[in-house]
Amino acid sequence: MSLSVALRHDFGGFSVDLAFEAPPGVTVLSGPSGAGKTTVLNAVAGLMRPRHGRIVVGGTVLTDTARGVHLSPHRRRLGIVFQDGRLFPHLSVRQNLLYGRWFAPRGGSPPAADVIEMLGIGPLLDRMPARLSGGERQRVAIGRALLSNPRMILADEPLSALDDARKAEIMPYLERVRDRLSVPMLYVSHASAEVARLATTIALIEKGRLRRIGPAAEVLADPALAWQGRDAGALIEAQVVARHPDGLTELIAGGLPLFLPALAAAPGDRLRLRIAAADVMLARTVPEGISALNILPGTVEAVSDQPGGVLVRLATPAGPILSRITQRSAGRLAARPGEPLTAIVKSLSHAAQDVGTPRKAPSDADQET
Ligand SMILES: Nc1ncnc2c1ncn2[C@@H]1O[C@H](COP(=O)(O)OP(=O)(O)OP(=O)(O)O)[C@@H](O)[C@H]1O
Repeated sequence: MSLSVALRHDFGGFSVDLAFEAPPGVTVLSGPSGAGKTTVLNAVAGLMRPRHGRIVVGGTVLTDTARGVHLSPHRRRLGIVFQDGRLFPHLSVRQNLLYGRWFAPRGGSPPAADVIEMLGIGPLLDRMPARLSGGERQRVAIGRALLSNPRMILADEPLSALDDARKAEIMPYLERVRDRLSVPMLYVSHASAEVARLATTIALIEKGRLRRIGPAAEVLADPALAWQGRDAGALIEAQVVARHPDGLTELIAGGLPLFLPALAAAPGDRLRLRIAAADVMLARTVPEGISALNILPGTVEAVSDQPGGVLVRLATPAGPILSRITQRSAGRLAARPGEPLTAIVKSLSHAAQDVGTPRKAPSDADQET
C-alpha cells in the first residue's frame, strides 16, 4: 500500500508545491514549523481541497483535480489521530472503540481483541475519556482509528501534547502497530526521536516544498539537513548477541560490537539504535585505555558547517555515524572527506526512548497489504 501525493495550492501568503511517492510503512512528514506538513495531511484527509492535486493511497484515487475527483473525508477510509485525541467525551472507551468499528466496511479490519491487547487498553474499556491520562487517551484514539479498517492512518503530531515520559511510554505501542498490522501511516512530527524510532520513510518539507525524501536512516544521517539542529543523529541497525551479568547488553552491527545498558531485549532481537551526534567524539587513532565501550572505525564522508560547530558524517561498518564537534576540533583532526577517523560513542548516552525495534522488511509489508 503506497502513497502518492502531488499538490499545488496558494493560500495567498503561503504556497505549497510538492510531489512525493512513499512505499508502505510509516511515512513521517517532518520539517520546521509552518513548513506545510499539516496542509499535506489535511489534503490527504480531504479536509482541504487543493487548487491542483492528485492523491492516491494504495491504488485508490482520493483526489484528482484534473478529473474533478475529490472524495469527501468520510469516504476516504482514513483513520485520523489528532494531537489531542478527540475522543467522544460522552462515550466510554469501549463505545469510542466500537464507534470506529461501526463505520468500518466489513472484513479486513484487525480483530478488536488484538487491537485492544496491542495497545494495552483492555483495563480502560469502561472508563470515560475524562478519566484517562494523555497517553492513554492517545492509545484509545489510535485503537479507534485502527478499528475503522482504514486504508491508512493519518497522525498529526499525536505525541506533542505529552511530556517526555508519556511519549516514551506510548512509543512501543506505535511500533507494535507498525510492525504487526502493516497499516500504512502518514505521521507529522518535527521531533527527531519520534522520527528515528518510527519512520520507514522521511519526507522533509520546507516552505511548502519537498526538500528531501528517502529511507529514514539515509535522511537522518544526511549532515546537510540542518533542520535536525542539535538533535542530529544517525540510525543503525544492530542485533542483540548477549546480556551480560553486569547489566550491559552486547549487540553487533556490521561486525562491530556495541554495548548498551538496561535494554529490554533478548539475544537474536534486531534493534534500531539512534546515536545522537552530540554524543559522538572523534579521534585520529583508535584509543586505548578509555572508558567508552563503543568505538567504531570509519572514514569521513562529509563535513558540513552548522550553527555552533560542524557535523561530520563517518562511514563505518555499522552504518553512517554523525558527530557534532567544534570548528577547532575539526581543524585539529583534519576532518576531511576520505580521512580515516574513529567514532567514540559513550555507551550511557543512548537514551532509552531512542532505542526502537526495526520496521519489518518492506517485502514482508508488501505481502500483507
Ligand atoms: N486555510 C489557510 N489559510 C491561509 N493560510 C493557511 C491555511 N492553512 C495553512 N496556512 C498557512 O500555511 C502555512 C503552513 O501551515 P501548516 O499548518 O501546514 O504548517 P506545519 O508545517 O504543519 O506547521 P506546524 O509544525 O507549526 O504545525 C502556514 O504559514 C499557515 O499559516
